[in-house]
Amino acid sequence: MVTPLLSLTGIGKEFPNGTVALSDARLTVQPGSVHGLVGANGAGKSTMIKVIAGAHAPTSGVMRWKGEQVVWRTPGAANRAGVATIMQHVPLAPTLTVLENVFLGTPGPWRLPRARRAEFARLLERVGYAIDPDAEVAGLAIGERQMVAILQALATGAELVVMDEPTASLAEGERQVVFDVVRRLSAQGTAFLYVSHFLDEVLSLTDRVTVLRDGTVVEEGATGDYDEDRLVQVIVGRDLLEAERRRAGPVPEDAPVLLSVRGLRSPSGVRDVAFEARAGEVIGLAGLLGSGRSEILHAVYGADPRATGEVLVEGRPVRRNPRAAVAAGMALVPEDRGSQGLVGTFPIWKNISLPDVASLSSGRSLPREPAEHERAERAIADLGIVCPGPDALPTELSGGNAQKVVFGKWLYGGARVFMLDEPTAGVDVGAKADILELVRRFAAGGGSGGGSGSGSGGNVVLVVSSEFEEILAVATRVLVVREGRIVAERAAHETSEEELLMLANGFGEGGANHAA
Ligand SMILES: Nc1ncnc2c1ncn2[C@@H]1O[C@H](COP(=O)(O)OP(=O)(O)OP(=O)(O)O)[C@@H](O)[C@H]1O
Repeated sequence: MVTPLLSLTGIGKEFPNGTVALSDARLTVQPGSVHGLVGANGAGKSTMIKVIAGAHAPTSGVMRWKGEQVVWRTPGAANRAGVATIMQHVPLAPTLTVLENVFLGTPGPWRLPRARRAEFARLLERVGYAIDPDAEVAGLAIGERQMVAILQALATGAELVVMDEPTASLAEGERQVVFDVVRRLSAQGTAFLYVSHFLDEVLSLTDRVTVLRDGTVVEEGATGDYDEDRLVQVIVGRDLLEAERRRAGPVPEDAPVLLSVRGLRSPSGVRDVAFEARAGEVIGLAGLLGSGRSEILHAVYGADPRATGEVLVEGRPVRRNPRAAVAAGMALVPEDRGSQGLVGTFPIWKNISLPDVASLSSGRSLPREPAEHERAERAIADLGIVCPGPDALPTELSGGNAQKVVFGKWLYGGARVFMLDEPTAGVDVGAKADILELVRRFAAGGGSGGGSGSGSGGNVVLVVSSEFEEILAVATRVLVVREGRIVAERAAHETSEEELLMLANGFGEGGANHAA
C-alpha cells in the first residue's frame, strides 16, 4: 500500500468558547488523488482545512505527512512542507501583476526576472492555461484570479492543494477551466483536497470523498459508490428530497392583494412589468441569467433609482427608494449577501434585530434586549443556525451559518413582502431545505411573526432562482421572465422544469405580459 500523502487521525478541535468543531476526525489523502470533503454548514470543513493549513492547532489527534508525524504551528510551516491552501476569497495583491503575485512570498531563485519568467512559462505549461504575466491583478476576472492562486500554489512547490469552495463565484465556463486544471494537475501527481457544496462537482471531480457531520467523519469512500441523493442523505442524516419535491397549491382566490406592480420599467432592462401578489403567495421569477429577473426585484424594491412605475403594498403607493420600501414592509435579500450587513463586533441577537427600521420609523421604541434575545433564539432554532447561542459573534460562525443570520435579520424584521435573490446560493443542502421551508411558512403567515399590524393572513415572497427545480419546490405561482418582460405565467403545480426552461428560452407560447 502507498504511504498516504496526508493523514489525520483522532483530530479534535475545541475553540476557547467551548465549541467542539471537530472530534475524532480522520482524513486520508493519497498522492495525486482528488479528495472531496463535504458536509453541511458548520460541520467542521473549514476547521479541518485550517488544521491542515497550519492555521489552527488541533486540540488532539495526530497528523502525518508522507508517513511522518507533523505539527504545523503556522501556515508557513504547512506551506514549506508542501501544502498550499486556496481560500474562497483569494487574497491576491490587486496592484501587483500576475507574475508578481504568483511568486509573492516564494523563496528560491525566482528573484531574478529571467528565472521568474521561465518558471512562470513552465507553470502555465503544466496547467495548460494562458494568462498575461504582466496584467495587473485588479483587472482580472474572478476565474482568472482563481488561476493566479493555483499558479501561486504550484510556485511554492505544493504537493497538496486545498481548495475551499473554488467555484462558488464562478460562471459555468470558468468552472470548467478549474475542473480541467485540477484533473490535469492531479494526473501530474499533485493531490487536491476539494471542499464544495456543489455535490455534482464533487461527484464528477473527486476520487474519494469524506463526509463530515457535526464535527465527525460519518463516511469515507470511493466517490464512484455515491450518487447525489445518497450523498445528500449522508450529509444531512435524513431524507430531504421528499419535502423539496412537494409542490404548493394555489392560494385562495379571495386572499387579499398585498403587492401590486404596474408599468415597471428601468434602463437596466425592466420592460413594462406588471403583476399582483396575494397574501400567502410565493412567486417565483424564473428566467435565464441576464433575463432581467434580479433587475425586476431591485426595481420593485426601489433600489434602482432610474426605475419608473407604480408599486403598491396593501393598496398604498410606495415611494421608490429602499427606505420607503422598508417602511412599507418590504425586504430585499440580495444575491451577494455573503455575510454582508453583519456587524462583526455585535452578537447574533443584535445583528438579527438591527434592520428593524420599520418599527423605528413608526415611532415604536426599540424592542428591549430580552425580546431581541428571544427573537434571536427563535431564528437560531428556525433556521438551524449552528452556533453556541445568541451571544456568539458572527466571526465564530461558519460561512453558511453567517448567511443564515443575514437571512434571519430580514425575516424577523417584520416585513410582509419579502424578496429573495438566489436564496440558497452558497448554502448547503440541509440549510437549503431549511430555508425553503421557512419561505413557505413565512408566506403562510407563520414562523417569523411578520405583519406590521394588518393581520396575519399571510405574506408575500418573491423568489429569484436560477434553479427552476428550487422555484417549483417553493413557489405557488411562477412568472417566466425573458428580456426584462414577464412572458408567461404558470401555477407551480401545473408546470414542470422542462416547460419553464422552454418558456425562459423563448419557446412555446408567450405574450402573457400582464400576469395578474
Ligand atoms: N473561531 C471560532 N471560534 C468558535 N467557534 C468556531 C470558530 N470557527 C468555527 N467555529 C464553530 O465550529 C463549527 C464548525 O465550523 P466550520 O467553519 O468548520 O464549518 P464548515 O463545515 O466549514 O461550515 P460552512 O459550510 O458553513 O462554511 C461551527 O459550529 C462554528 O460555529
